[in-house]
Amino acid sequence: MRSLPSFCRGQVVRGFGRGSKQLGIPTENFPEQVVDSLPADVSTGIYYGWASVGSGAVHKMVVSIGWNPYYKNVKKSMETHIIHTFKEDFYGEILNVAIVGYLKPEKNFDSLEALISAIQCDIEEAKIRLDLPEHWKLKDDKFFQISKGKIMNGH
Ligand SMILES: Cc1cc2nc3c(=O)[nH]c(=O)nc-3n(C[C@H](O)[C@H](O)[C@H](O)COP(=O)(O)O)c2cc1C
Ligand SMILES: Nc1ncnc2c1ncn2[C@@H]1O[C@H](COP(=O)(O)OP(=O)(O)O)[C@@H](O)[C@H]1O
Ligand SMILES: [Mg+2]
Repeated sequence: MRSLPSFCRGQVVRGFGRGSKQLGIPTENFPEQVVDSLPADVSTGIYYGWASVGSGAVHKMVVSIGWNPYYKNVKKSMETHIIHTFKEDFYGEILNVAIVGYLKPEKNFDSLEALISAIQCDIEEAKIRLDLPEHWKLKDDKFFQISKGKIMNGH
């Protein structure tokens, strides 16, 4: 995928409330305009990368882009699960995302348990891949520095 790494920012909006309640895996949903402005060659599927909320710390993440075949969503969504435990929700805040690599296509599943265990495998795989030096270095990309207000002489 030529557009990777791909960087985007947007406000965290409400989804269907299924992530935390049904799956135990909360996902920050982006507004439609952010999803629609993804590069054309960033196809639907499951990706991994780095993310921060506002000017906060940069964490590993997994992101799902598509129609959630298990739930048969009508609207395409982009949902980021940050691999970190937060004390609060952050609806309305700005989420900064660096999509670094592609994992696999979205799938349908026979049960909720099967969907949950697939997502947990994706999370474990993402953690391993992000430790590779070429991915690890993107954690310190200037994209995240800008979100911390540290723009230095335009570099
Ligand atoms: C890493 C990851 C992988 C996912 N894989 C699938 C998938 O293969 N099929 C699917 O239907 N949904 C998949 N999802 C999306 C979940 O179904 C979705 O996050 C959930 O429905 C929560 O939606 P909500 O934010 O609207 O509450 C995945 C989500 C994540 C974070
Ligand atoms: N580790 C995390 N990753 C993503 N979102 C988190 C995390 N911890 C807390 N949240 C909060 O949970 C919300 C998502 O929960 P979710 O059940 O998917 O609801 P929604 O359907 O409204 O997106 C996020 O918008 C965010 O405010
Ligand atoms: Mg969500």
